Amino acid sequence: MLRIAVPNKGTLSTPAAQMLRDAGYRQRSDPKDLLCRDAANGVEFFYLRPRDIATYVASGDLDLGITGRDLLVDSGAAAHELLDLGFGGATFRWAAPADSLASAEELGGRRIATAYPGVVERYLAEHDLKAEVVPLDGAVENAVRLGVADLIADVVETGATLRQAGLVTVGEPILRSSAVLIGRADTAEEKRAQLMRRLQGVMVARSFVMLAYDVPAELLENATALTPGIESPTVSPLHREGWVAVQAMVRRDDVHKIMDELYDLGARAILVTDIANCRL
Ligand SMILES: Nc1ncnc2c1ncn2[C@@H]1O[C@H](COP(=O)(O)OP(=O)(O)OP(=O)(O)O)[C@@H](O)[C@H]1O
Ligand SMILES: O=P(O)(O)OC[C@H]1O[C@H](OP(=O)(O)OP(=O)(O)O)[C@H](O)[C@@H]1O
Ligand SMILES: [Mg+2]
Repeated sequence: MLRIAVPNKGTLSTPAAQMLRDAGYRQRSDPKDLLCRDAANGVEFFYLRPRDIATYVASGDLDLGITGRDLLVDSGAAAHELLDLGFGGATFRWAAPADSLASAEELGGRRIATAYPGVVERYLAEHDLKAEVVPLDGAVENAVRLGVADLIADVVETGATLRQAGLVTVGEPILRSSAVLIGRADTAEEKRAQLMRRLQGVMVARSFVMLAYDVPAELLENATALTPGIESPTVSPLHREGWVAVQAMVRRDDVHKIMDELYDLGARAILVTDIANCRL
């Protein structure tokens, strides 16, 4: 059985379980369950703190895991990123009271509060800076006003928590994180192949839609230039003389603009449908 770690709580937990469900795997029905066996697919899911997942994967006790890139880096564990899963996006950044720090080059000698000491220590070492790291468990934004630190390094998604705490970001993001599938360098290819193909299928299905339309045959070249599809668009005859039907996958983000352009060109009966899943 393939043994896979999934976040049991926190920001990544629900979207990770949903992605696995969309990929055809059984998931726990009770959020307190710590194990779910999917016998039909030969997989066991272990629900763990996302912060601990890289440790279990690196040790070989679990084959694969879903966690955040920032948590993987912070752990220092010998696990590798196999696939960016396209959810749980956030930046990891320095933040300080306005006007207290002009750039990250001024970090030296300061007190830095963070729940990610591994990421911060690594940055300091790489940039040849010496600073005091104040490790905290959470609510790190409070550390500056409470006087235990001069600045923080923390996850920033919307920036609302920073603003409330009267902090502003300093410099460029330390790293850009998102949920990732992790494994070991020696995880057998055949063990990861099915899961990775299925997860990639879910990601493609989420970012593309299927577009179908009818168009006069003489406009086909112009129309398919707008909708080239992945391999090539499907073109079928229509009962109506001189018209053809076209089907092609298009990026979800572009679909409205493409529909406008197709309509202006002379295409009609333009229909968009969601793709539930796919293998390309
Ligand atoms: N708005 C966000 N807040 C916190 N973590 C986020 C956010 N958006 C994405 N993430 C990612 O989620 C992971 C952190 O998850 P974790 O469960 O450890 O903390 P959490 O979601 O803040 O939950 P909690 O603090 O309730 O334990 C990191 O990879 C982080 O980059
Ligand atoms: O940029 P934002 O959209 O405001 O999100 C980022 C904030 O959300 C998380 O805090 P969480 O609520 O998980 O509390 P914690 O610090 O105790 O983990 C994270 O640690 C930041 O504080
Ligand atoms: Mg948190």
